[in-house]
Amino acid sequence: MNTNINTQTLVDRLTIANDAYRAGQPIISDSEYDLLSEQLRDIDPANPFLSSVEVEPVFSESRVKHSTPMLSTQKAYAVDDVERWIAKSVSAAEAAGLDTSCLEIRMTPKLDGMAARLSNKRLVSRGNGLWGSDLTPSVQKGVRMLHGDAEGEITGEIVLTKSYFEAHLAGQYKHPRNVVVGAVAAETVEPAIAAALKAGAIHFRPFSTLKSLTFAAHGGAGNLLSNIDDAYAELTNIDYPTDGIVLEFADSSIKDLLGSTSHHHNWQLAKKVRGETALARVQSVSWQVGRTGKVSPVIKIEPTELSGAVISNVTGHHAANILSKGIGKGARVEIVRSGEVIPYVTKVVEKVIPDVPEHCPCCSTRLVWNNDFLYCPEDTDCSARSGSSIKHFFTTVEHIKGFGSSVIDRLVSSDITSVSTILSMTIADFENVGISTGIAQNLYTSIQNAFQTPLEDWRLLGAFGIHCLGRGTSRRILENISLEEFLTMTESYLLGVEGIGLVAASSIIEGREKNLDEIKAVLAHPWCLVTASAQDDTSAPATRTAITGKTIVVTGKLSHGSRTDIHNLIISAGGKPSGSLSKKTDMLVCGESAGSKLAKAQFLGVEVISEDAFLTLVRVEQQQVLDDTESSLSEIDNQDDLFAFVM
Ligand SMILES: NC(=O)c1ccc[n+]([C@@H]2O[C@H](COP(=O)([O-])OP(=O)(O)OC[C@H]3O[C@@H](n4cnc5c(N)ncnc54)[C@H](O)[C@@H]3O)[C@@H](O)[C@H]2O)c1
Ligand SMILES: [Zn+2]
Repeated sequence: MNTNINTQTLVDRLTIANDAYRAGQPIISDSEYDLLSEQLRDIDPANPFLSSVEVEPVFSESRVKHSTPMLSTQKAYAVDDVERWIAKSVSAAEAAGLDTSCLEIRMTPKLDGMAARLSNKRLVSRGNGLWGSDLTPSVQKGVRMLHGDAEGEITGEIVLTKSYFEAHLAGQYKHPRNVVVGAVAAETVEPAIAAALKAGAIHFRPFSTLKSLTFAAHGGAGNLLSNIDDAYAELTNIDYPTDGIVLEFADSSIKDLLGSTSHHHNWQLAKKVRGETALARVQSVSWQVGRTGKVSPVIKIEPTELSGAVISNVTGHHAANILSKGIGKGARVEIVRSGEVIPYVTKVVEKVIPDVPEHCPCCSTRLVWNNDFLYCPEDTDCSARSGSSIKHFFTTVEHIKGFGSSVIDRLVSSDITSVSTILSMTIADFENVGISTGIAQNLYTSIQNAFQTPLEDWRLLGAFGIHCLGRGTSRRILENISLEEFLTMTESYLLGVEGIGLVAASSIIEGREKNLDEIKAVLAHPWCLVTASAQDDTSAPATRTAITGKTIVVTGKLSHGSRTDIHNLIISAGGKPSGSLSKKTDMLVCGESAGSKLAKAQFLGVEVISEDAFLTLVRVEQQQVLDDTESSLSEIDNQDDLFAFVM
């Protein structure tokens, strides 16, 4: 396992490279970028960087919230992987009782430009998936809109034609995508790009208008798979740059069933072309235990150069793959890398008798099989499993620093295996497990500071590592219910949440029940939580109120709602809730029996206001806002909740 520092360095490099790429000025090649993401996936597969859409820069001051998230795609390079995706989806459909006999998969070319959506006559970039930049001015600049008479919301790609690029711009720009970014993002468009716009060579091309091929998914899937290379060649033979083809289930009931993650739709898959291959000798196969107990193989090969990078680790996918392909020390394998997948084995040239562990490499418990995977069983105290889930928690919550692999190993080896216990530890407790005083102090301070810092409730929920409950899904679930309600919510509520199908719903309920005591124990800590919907509002165009930009602390027993409610209200009205009182605090809101904070605020000269007076202040402000401009209503999402609470 690499250290936390390496993980952070990788995330930093990826972030910088992604920002440059999305701004149309890549500083490294796609293959170098993909290698960095492979490395990150290898050492920290649960890293939040990998679980959400890569963020685009803000291209305009006007930001627009997407009605449904704009996501990336999951990728497959090998036909085997496409086959597995189809088989898995079809069997999920069968298990849910859907008629799978006529399921169809539609394939379209995967355009390599900039994703955008036409919504309410505004052209909007993908942005961070939830919010995008308003690109409508680029239509006036000359982007040709190819949506015809289509109405409603239309998703597509802004692309430059290959023929124009090759004839006029190839000497000046490395990729047509960089021209597209230059066309929509810059206020002053460079002359060569202005000429491309004038020539009508930059298009907004809806995906629904692309050439497509449809194949049966069930039974006839063999037909699809054996024709996929021809389909690929046919679909990508168009006058736009492409980087693959997109396969998706056509039927809406299977789409609903399969749902989405915060990164991609499970019913959609991008098939990309394979990169360069090389032969390598296997040095060993090592086994890593993940937070669900899954024991996964990593194939160590002799360092081998491939597409300009030196590769020494290759994914082994799962234990069944190692067994069926005969991979082990001394085997000779062909590896491939391309796009953003971890290098993997395409074929085994010289097989050996593989050696798959019978016992957990960490806790020595006898492993169990579940389909193709080996697991360390759930009822054991496996430190690798606990360590991985603790790490996932702190990586997801983000603002508690210091919990890298060495600290976590130390805690787990001292039998401290739950996050709720760690959150309660004192400096002495940390020292007692052999952590040095300086680090112990930092860990303790970081936890206490975190309790004073606003934290989105969906981030906290996503941190528990429940299967199918990442940050994106948590956010959607908590848009309409509170974290407390999550604890008792039913499967039928989940089925009404966008992107959650039957499989995810039952997995989330199962995960919640298994972890209920731990979830309650973590929630019992004094977090400064804000809700999903209030968080959205902070990104909305700000309307100034008396508390805009002010740091506000709330103390005492509240009579008009919970602490989270009032934090949300502060955020909705443009303020910043905080748990700690200092000279920098602008206002202290006091409920009943306010104690030491009230005295301290008076000492520091911080403005003190009662809960009732504060609610009146915000209500008057909000009413003025309404009187001033009716349109602001539609921009502040959460008005109904806001007024329900205030009045
Ligand atoms: N060189 C660098 O520094 C750098 C930095 C960041 C990313 N990248 C590259 O970008 C990749 C990730 O980008 P991404 O998140 O946009 O993922 P992606 O390349 O998988 O593209 C997903 C997008 O494809 C679009 N799309 C195109 N044609 C489509 C069709 N026919 N149907 C449906 N959707 C279609 C969708 O809008 C979706 O948002 C990386 O793997 C890497 O290769 C490179
Ligand atoms: Zn174990």
